[in-house]
Amino acid sequence: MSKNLSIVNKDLKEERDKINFNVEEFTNWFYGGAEKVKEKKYIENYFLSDKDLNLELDTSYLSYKDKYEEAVRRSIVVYKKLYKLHNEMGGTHEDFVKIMENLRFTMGAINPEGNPFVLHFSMFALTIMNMTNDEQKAEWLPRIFNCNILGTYAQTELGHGTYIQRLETTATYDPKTKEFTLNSPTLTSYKWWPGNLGHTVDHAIVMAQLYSQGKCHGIQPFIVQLRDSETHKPLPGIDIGDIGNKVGFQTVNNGFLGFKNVKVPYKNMLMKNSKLLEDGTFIKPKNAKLNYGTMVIIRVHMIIDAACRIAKATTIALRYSLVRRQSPINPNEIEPKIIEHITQQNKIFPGIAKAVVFKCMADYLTKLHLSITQEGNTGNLARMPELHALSCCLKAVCTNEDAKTVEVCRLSCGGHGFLRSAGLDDVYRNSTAAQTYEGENTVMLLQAARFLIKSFNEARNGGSLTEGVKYLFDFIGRNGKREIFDNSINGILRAIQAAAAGRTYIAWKHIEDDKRHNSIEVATNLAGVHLTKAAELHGYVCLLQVGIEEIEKIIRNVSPALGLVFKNILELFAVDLILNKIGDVIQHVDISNEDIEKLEKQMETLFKFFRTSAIGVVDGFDFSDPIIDSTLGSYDGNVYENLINAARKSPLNQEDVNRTFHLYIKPFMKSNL
Ligand SMILES: CC(C)(COP(=O)(O)OP(=O)(O)OC[C@H]1O[C@@H](n2cnc3c(N)ncnc32)[C@H](O)[C@@H]1OP(=O)(O)O)[C@@H](O)C(=O)NCCC(=O)NCCSC(=O)/C=C/CCCCCCCCCCCCC(=O)O
Ligand SMILES: Cc1cc2nc3c(=O)[nH]c(=O)nc-3n(C[C@H](O)[C@H](O)[C@H](O)COP(=O)(O)OP(=O)(O)OC[C@H]3O[C@@H](n4cnc5c(N)ncnc54)[C@H](O)[C@@H]3O)c2cc1C
Repeated sequence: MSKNLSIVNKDLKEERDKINFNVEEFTNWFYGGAEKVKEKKYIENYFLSDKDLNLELDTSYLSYKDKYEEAVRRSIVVYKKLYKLHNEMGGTHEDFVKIMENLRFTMGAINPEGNPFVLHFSMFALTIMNMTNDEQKAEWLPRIFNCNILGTYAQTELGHGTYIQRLETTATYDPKTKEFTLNSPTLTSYKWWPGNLGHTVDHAIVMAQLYSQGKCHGIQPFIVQLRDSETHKPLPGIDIGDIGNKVGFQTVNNGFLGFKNVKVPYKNMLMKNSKLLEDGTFIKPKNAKLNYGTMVIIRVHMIIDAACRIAKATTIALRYSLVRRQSPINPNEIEPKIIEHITQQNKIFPGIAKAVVFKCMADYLTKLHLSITQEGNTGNLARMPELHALSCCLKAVCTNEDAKTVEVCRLSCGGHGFLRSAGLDDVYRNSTAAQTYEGENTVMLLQAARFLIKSFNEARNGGSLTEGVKYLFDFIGRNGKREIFDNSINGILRAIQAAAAGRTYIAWKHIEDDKRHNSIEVATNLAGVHLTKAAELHGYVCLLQVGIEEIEKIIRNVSPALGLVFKNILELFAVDLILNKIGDVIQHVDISNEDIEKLEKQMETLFKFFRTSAIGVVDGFDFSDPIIDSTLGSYDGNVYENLINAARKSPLNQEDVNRTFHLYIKPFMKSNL
């Protein structure tokens, strides 16, 4: 960690002196090994130490246009260095991935309101890598990696983001000219939202309805040039621009795009999955949803982003809570660190546990994605629906928790948490954006619920179930009897499983009852609230189950002292979860008032133990000061000095008297109204 060289606040030092495990060992786990931590630090420092970035400039005070221009300038500094570093490292694809992985959060420090090139290196490159045939790869990939072209992923339209089957952009094939003609037949067919589209990129993957031989063949991806390579002027027939100010992501340059008779060559339809012969014959893919693959990859990546945002927010909230003193607990004693107020522990400690469990889930899901993708490459697509359901479910549950936790962290910092310099606003804006992009969270939960209902039917009919939903058998096997609660980690898991299965049953029954008077689709819509609750509970089952399995493995491989911290974290996650879901649990589990009181007491005991480890864990997340970028969360804990120094940098404080005094205020005051 690049620690601030200033003297550490004595309250924070006192906390660190009491840490009873090896923080570095935790950091090594969080980043996947000592070598990876070394790489991370090297890459972080390599970029952040560059004076050309001019990180002293607080871009939050700039205008919308200036922010964008500065973000582009900084990004180019970074990407030039990236290529230099890549060459120095050996220039392999693995080296590139390594740098990109480490750059994710470093880029957040450089462009706090978003990266105007993020889609080029993520969805655009990934789609070309995964949805093209060999010829197309050879044509496009070198140009993408050399940044000779810059691209984005243009799917969402003004009228449709969720229901992508009804996208309206058309691509009509003419076998005589061997060209597609792209059109936006209505206002609602305009592409709307794609990141980096407005003024940055010159190419896009465009999702459009393919028409050939007089028939529509559904949405297909096309690579389309949008702007001239020399002048960057929009090409003929392209209507393009920025969509304007947003809640966050101000420098991501989200754009709109309309087509009027834009010609695209035959070779630009991505042909790995669906194929179109030159004569216009359409050949269906093995599974129509293969064209949705990029979204699945990004949803998987979003779990680690959520874990890291929570880690960052809890680092800020905890460090601040260990130096801020307020409100004596005993009237005659000195004011305690605010963390001594148990409610403050309740705000922050479960969040830290979530960051750790989400990280376990991210690792698990990344491995699962890899293995299911490898199966897919051999033509076996059997597990695609399982991966789709799981990635939708966890994308929704983790980003919802993320936004909630970051907001609780802001509240836990009181008034100072509301300052931009506290560093929580950008984290929150990114969290809340993630609830919507890559599939709106309710819609994602409903997709997961489809899988749950199918699995429930399968279980009722004595069929086979995938590992993650086998608990549905237990529910059916109990034949209406309630699960008996036992207060162990596995007992809590069984209780959450019973709640998830019970809610799935309620949703299933709701649909079955309604089906008598309505179509299955209407009946499913009417059961929507139950379905989303079932999917959400299923997401928690997955998190706890994977958390238990992964943390048991970790405990076997780390020192006993760190093992105890992991055990504590897992229990914190589990007890917090069951207490938050107690209403659902009571419905399906035989749990008494005494059991609940015991759980509440257990939470207090867990807090007591975690009180000494917490600072070690957040230090172990290893966010350097430039990455944390917070007056309240810096390593040295000198929050008051940081706050006044940041305030002094306000543009309004660069002069004693602002001109509005003479222009407006003084005449107003002298006017006697
Ligand atoms: C899934 C839909 C909702 C529905 O699809 P549809 O075609 O209509 O299907 P249905 O007829 O309903 O049938 C559903 C059946 O299809 C199966 N299915 C669906 N999808 C898949 C799939 N992918 N794989 C397998 N099977 C699938 C499903 O199981 C059903 O089967 P069955 O009938 O039950 O058997 C779909 O329409 C959909 O997905 N909608 C959502 C649209 C969406 O997600 N759009 C995304 C647009 S792109 C976007 O949003 C990009 C955002 C920008 C991202 C920027 C990322 C970078 C940020 C990085 C920041 C990191 C730094 C961190 C720093 C910090 O944060 O601080
Ligand atoms: C910051 C940001 C970045 C983005 N970047 C990109 C990008 O790079 N490329 C791109 O193509 N797109 C991008 N998007 C678009 C994004 O993917 C969509 O906004 C998202 O998928 C939601 O779709 P929608 O806007 O149509 O919402 P809607 O579907 O209109 O949602 C509105 C409401 O309707 C509800 N609803 C809709 N359908 C259903 C249903 N079937 N059942 C129950 N409720 C339903 C939703 O739950 C929600 O409450 C971005 C969006 C944001 C916010």
